[in-house]
Amino acid sequence: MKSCSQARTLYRKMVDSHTVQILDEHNVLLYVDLHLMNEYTSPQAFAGLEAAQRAIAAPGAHVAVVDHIIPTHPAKPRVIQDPASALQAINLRRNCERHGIMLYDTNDERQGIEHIIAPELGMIRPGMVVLCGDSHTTTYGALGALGFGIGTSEIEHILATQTLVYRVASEMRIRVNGQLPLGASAKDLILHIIGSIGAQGARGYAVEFCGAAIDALSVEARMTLCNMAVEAGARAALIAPDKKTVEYVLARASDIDDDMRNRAVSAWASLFSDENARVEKEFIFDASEVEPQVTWGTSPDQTVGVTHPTPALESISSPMQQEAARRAFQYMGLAPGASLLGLPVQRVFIGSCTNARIEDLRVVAGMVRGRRVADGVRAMVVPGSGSVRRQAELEGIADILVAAGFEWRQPGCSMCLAMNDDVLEPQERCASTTNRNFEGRQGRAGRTHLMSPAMAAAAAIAGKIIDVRTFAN
Ligand SMILES: CC(C)[C@H](C(=O)O)[C@@H](O)C(=O)O
Ligand code: SF4
Repeated sequence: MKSCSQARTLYRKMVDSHTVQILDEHNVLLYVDLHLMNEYTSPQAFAGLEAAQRAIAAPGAHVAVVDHIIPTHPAKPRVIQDPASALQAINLRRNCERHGIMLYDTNDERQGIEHIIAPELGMIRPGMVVLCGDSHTTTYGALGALGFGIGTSEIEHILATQTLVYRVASEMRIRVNGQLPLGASAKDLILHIIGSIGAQGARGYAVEFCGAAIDALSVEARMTLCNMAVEAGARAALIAPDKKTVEYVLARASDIDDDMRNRAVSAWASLFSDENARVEKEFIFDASEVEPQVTWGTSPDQTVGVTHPTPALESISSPMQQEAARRAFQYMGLAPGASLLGLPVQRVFIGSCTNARIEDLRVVAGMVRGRRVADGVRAMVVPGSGSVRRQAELEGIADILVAAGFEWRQPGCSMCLAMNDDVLEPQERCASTTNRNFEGRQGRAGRTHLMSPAMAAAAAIAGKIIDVRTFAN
C-alpha cells in the first residue's frame, strides 16, 4: 500500500481519510459516512442481521427509498399492485421502522430515484464515502464523494458495523480537454468514452475525470458522467470539487450553519489530486470530437456518433466482440454498416438516475415547446424525484410536455429497467435517456437506444432517430 506522505490522488486521500484499519496489502476497513438503501437489495441484509441478532450500529447514517418497483402513473396515492413488489415495499417500511432508519416511502413528497434524491436533499457532501446496494452509486463522485455499489452481504456488514472490508482500487485518470460542441452533452461524452475504452475499459479502476471539458460541466451534468462510469466497469468515479460543487452542496445542506460552513469549505478545498500523484492508467480525450451518440447494440459501448453507420463486422477485431455484435444486431433488428438516421421509434423514455434532473427536463421542454410528439410514438417523461417534478411544474415545463403529447409521470426508476409497470412490448424500439441497453432491460425483447435527453426529445417529435443538430429551432 502507498504511504500517506507521497503525492496523493483524490481517491487515495478519500480512502486514507476513511481507513479505520489497514487489513493487508490490498484491503482496508473503510468507514462509511452514509449508506443508502432501496427496497430491492436490502431485505436479505436485514434478515441476516436479525438472524445474527445484531443491532444497527448507527441508524442515523442510513437512508432508504422505494424507487425500482414503484408505479409511476399519475394517479395518487400510488399503490403497488404487484404482490411481490408490494411486499418488498412493506418489508422496507417495517425494517426502517424497527431500526429507526429514515425512509422516503412510496407516497412521500420527496421520494424519487435514490441517486437523484440523495444529492438534491443535501445528503452528499465532498469527501464523504457513500455506499448503496446499487451500481450507479458512482454518481456521487460528481460531488467529490466516493460512492460505489455494494452487495447484500456487504450491506449487512455496514448495517452492523458502519464499515466495509474494501479492496483498494487501481487508479485511472480520464482527462477531457477542449469543449463539447453544440448538440453534445455529458451523456454524449460518457457514451463516447465508453465506446472508446469499452464496457470493461475501466474495470477494477477508480476513475478521476478532469480537464477543461469537465470543469465546464454543470454539477448535474457531472452526475450524468459519473453515473455512467460504471458502464465502463469503473469501481468509482470522482471529480475534484470546485466552486460549483461547493455552491451546489451548500444550497442544499440545510444543516450546515455559518460556523460549520467555513470549516467544511476549507476541508473540501483539500480534495484534489496532488500535482505529481501517479495513477496506473490515463486516457486523454478531446471533447470537441464528441458527436451526439446513439447506441446500436445491447451494451453501452456499442455506440456511434449519430451520423455514423453501425460498424461493419469485419471492423471489429476481437472475435468475441464480433460475436457479441452479431448477436446484438440480431436482437436489435439492425444490420452492420447501416445508418441509424431515420430509424423509426415507437417509444421515447426520458428519465432515470442518468438524465431525469431538472436541467435535463429544461433541455427537453426547450425543444418540444409548441411541437407534437409524432403519431404512433408513445413518449414518457419520468422526473427523477418529487422535487424535480414540482420544480418542472413550477417552471411550466410539465405543461409544455403535456401539450406536446408526452406522458408526465410520477418519479421512480420506471422504464429504466423492467421491474415495474413501465415496460416495452417485444420488438418495440425506444429512444431512451437511460444507462443500460442490455437485452430485455426495458422489457422482454424490447430494443433500447441510449442517447441524450436532447436526442430523445428530437426522436419523439420526428418519430425516428435524427441528429439533434439538424433539429430546427
Ligand atoms: C436493481 C439494482 C441492483 C440495479 C443496479 O445495481 O444498478 C439497478 O439499479 C440497475 O440499474 O441495474
Ligand atoms: S434509474 Fe435505472 S439505473 Fe438508476 S437506480 Fe433506477 S434502475 Fe438503476
